[in-house]
Amino acid sequence: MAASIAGVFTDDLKHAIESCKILVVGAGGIGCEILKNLVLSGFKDIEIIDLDTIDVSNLNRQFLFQKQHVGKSKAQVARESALSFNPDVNIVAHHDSVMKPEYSVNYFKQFKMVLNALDNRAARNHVNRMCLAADIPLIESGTAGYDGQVELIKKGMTKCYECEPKAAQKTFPGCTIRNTPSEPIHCIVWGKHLFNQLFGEYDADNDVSPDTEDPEAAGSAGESAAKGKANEKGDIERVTTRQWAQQSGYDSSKLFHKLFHDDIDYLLSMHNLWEKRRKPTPLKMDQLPDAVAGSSKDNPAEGLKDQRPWSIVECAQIFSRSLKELKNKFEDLQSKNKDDHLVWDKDDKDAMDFVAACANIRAYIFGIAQKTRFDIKSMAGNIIPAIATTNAIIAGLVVLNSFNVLRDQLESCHSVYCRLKPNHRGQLIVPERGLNPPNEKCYVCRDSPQISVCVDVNKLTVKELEERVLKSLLNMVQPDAVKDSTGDVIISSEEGEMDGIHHKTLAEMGILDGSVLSVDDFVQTYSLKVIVNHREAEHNKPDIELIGDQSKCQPKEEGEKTNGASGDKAAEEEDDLMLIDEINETPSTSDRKRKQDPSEESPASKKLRAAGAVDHDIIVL
Ligand SMILES: Nc1ncnc2c1ncn2[C@@H]1O[C@H](COP(=O)(O)OP(=O)(O)OP(=O)(O)O)[C@@H](O)[C@H]1O
Ligand SMILES: [Zn+2]
Repeated sequence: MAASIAGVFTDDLKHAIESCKILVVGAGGIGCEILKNLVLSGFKDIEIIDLDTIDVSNLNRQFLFQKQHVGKSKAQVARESALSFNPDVNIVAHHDSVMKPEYSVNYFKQFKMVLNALDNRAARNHVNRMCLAADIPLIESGTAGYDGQVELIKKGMTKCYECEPKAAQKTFPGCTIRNTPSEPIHCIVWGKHLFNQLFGEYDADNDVSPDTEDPEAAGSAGESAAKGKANEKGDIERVTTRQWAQQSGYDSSKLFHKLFHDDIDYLLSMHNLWEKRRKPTPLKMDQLPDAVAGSSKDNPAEGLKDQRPWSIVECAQIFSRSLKELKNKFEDLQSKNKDDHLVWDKDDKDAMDFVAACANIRAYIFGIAQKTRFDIKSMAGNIIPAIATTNAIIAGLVVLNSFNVLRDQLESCHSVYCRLKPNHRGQLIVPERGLNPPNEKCYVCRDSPQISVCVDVNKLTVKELEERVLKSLLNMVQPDAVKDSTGDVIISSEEGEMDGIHHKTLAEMGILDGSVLSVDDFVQTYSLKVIVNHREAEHNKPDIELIGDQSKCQPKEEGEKTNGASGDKAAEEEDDLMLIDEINETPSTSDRKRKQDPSEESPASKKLRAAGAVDHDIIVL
């Protein structure tokens, strides 16, 4: 079936549709719908990019995918399925992350516009910055259950994705998770932390054993830490939970006894904690209750397998079985690379079973309501169930807005919100009255001067960039440079901080053709975007050349400096929907620049944070 748009659109629009090149980022719930709409609307030149492969859980709403496609690249399969609607289209599919350096500003510049169909903030921030730097329109979209939103982002005309700070993810104090849980979510977070302690990336902040420094328990704890044991000299030897588990061969009975009996006993010894709270009950593996709250054992609750409550006996069995499977997977990984580890994934059966079983056993111990595996999955994965209809409505609105862009009627691209309940005018789909102008203080899109620098990225070192380009040619005194797409600090004005990378070439630092650097000189109140253009070194050409209006590259007058409205702090959080009412959580420009307090985040952790962006946990302790 080949679609025909003859007679549907005006000739001008038909021509614009047929001659433009367009990029779709993300081939998930919204992306599949957008791609289908594009090919049926007559677009002829499309690129689509998605880093993921198809999971069985995608099939209920991502209609370009079928059972036989599970495990294959989303972008590739989306392309093949869309071509079956209209074979007369050039679709290039990339099975890749849009955040890779090869998708540079120059790559973005080839498109008339970009349509985002992403599910996380890091990637959205990245595409936002790329489209601003390339000065092309971006249609941003997101859904969360019945809610959805579409908005146009165009440099100098509208708010950018980062003009308004985003809400921080909910966090819980460590002592609530480790000592005094009172809600199911506290036990679920504990279960996820336990998974990471045993099999994941080690994070000292995600300890699961009793917190002896809990101020509420001050003075009431016993002498020895639960996981410490006295050596011959009588000192307490502390071992990590992973070491402990490894030393005991991941024996499920021993681990159960430690986690759900001994640690709980230890918590009971912190008397102050239980003066006004219900005391937890330590459990022994051979004396577990076999009843399920609210249903008889012979007549288990109706419903899907995932929605059937588990008894504590069942939880213990699932704990043992999943522990064994995870241990095998973990040891297998480590035999190939001892630094490798498991990554918690709600769609991994054993990882999900483990967390659900642990969370429910802990909930039982603390007298907290237990949850089904289904509920725990949505809480642990921070999932609001996706609704195919909302995705379809939003994708339709995205493509309608793309027509406005093609007609050069950007002012008609009003943001649109899709809601569960009608507003006072009876509308479920609510357009805004006009465009939202940019936030003048936005660190990302405010009009900082921009200059291109032609260099050989394989030859120029970071030190040369600092000395010869920023200081010598651009008259900076103490520059800080951050790579826009990732937030990685490349040059720091703080002495000694980046010494290790001075000798590295730009390419080694992931700065390739089209990379954008945000450069700030705190001493002079002087900010600049530097776009790197790669040019192979040649004998008869200078090895560094600036292109652009250098007269605009000047320090600001006193008092002119603006504070950033945005930063990278929340970059890795999952963010299906762009929330409107959000709290100011992100640091100001000057916060990002000078870090006097040693407890503040180091560039290294900033780098990790920006580079990670994969695990969309609910909780950050
Ligand atoms: N950096 C990135 N580069 C390319 N694609 C990305 C990037 N980050 C996320 N995506 C893709 O964006 C899509 C978002 O789609 P969607 O929100 O439907 O998520 P999903 O992963 O398919 O579903 P769910 O998260 O509910 O299991 C996903 O296919 C995801 O792989
Ligand atoms: Zn902005």
